[in-house]
Amino acid sequence: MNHNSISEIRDLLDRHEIGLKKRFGQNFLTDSATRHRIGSLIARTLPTPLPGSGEIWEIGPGLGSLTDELRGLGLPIRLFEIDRGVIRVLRERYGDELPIEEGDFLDTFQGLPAPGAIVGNLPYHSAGAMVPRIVESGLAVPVMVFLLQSEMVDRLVSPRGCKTYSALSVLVQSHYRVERAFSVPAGVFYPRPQVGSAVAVLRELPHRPSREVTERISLLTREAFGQRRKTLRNTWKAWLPALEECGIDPGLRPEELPPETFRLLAERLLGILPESE
Ligand SMILES: C[S@@+](CC[C@H](N)C(=O)[O-])C[C@H]1O[C@@H](n2cnc3c(N)ncnc32)[C@H](O)[C@@H]1O
Repeated sequence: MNHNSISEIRDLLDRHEIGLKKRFGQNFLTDSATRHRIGSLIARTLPTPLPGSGEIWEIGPGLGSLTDELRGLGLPIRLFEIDRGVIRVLRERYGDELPIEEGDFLDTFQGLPAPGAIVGNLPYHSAGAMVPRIVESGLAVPVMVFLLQSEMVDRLVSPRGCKTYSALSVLVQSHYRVERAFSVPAGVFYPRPQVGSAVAVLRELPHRPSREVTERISLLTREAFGQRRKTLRNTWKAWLPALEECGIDPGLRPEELPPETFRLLAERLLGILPESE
């Protein structure tokens, strides 16, 4: 299929009686240069051999524009798609060649073995839930490459001290080195989104926190950034002795703490001592 042709996309949607659904963030990529750019970025970023199950997971394949790029890599691919009509199209196009997990990714990925990589042009409404859920699940995924709303990429890469530094920045940066690869203009999508987009690459850090520590980091960041103008002394009244033990100034605000300090505090609260002790 010609993914660049809006009339071909419309015909396909009509033939399968698929109405585009805003709630599923359906903005299809209609520019081959952008698809190749993302495809070659993924190819360059994947570790070889691909660890974990050796699969690449694609979230939200839609009509398969990025999937067709991924197939060129010659690696096993697993698709996660929620829209029943779109799933019919994918089955017609790929038959049994590519397994499809049908339903909401937030449910369907649970319990599967960790893949070698997760990629996708993510639905913008749900991406803010999907990325933290993957991190919190404890799945050790070495590489993730996502096309996202530009504003979400700003939060993912944000250094401390910026107004974009958030609970999401801390959680993700505790596990991944995050890089903004390139921006993607609204004109390469059908329908055209209201916002700018960008591609983010997430590479897993060595010594990622355990699942238990990750849960505690999430909790701490939600508390702290839920009232980001308050000092730590006021937000974490119950943890003042732990703050002191970790050498954290309680007069600071959460956006002044780097991800490592949230991790240190989480570990201290769980009774995990630093390796040097
Ligand atoms: C931005 S479109 C990307 C489509 C295609 N990959 C492309 O680039 O042209 C997002 C896709 O994610 C699917 N989707 C939305 N919410 C989802 C969810 N919770 N779980 C799985 N797929 C979802 C949509 O149906 C849609 O196909």
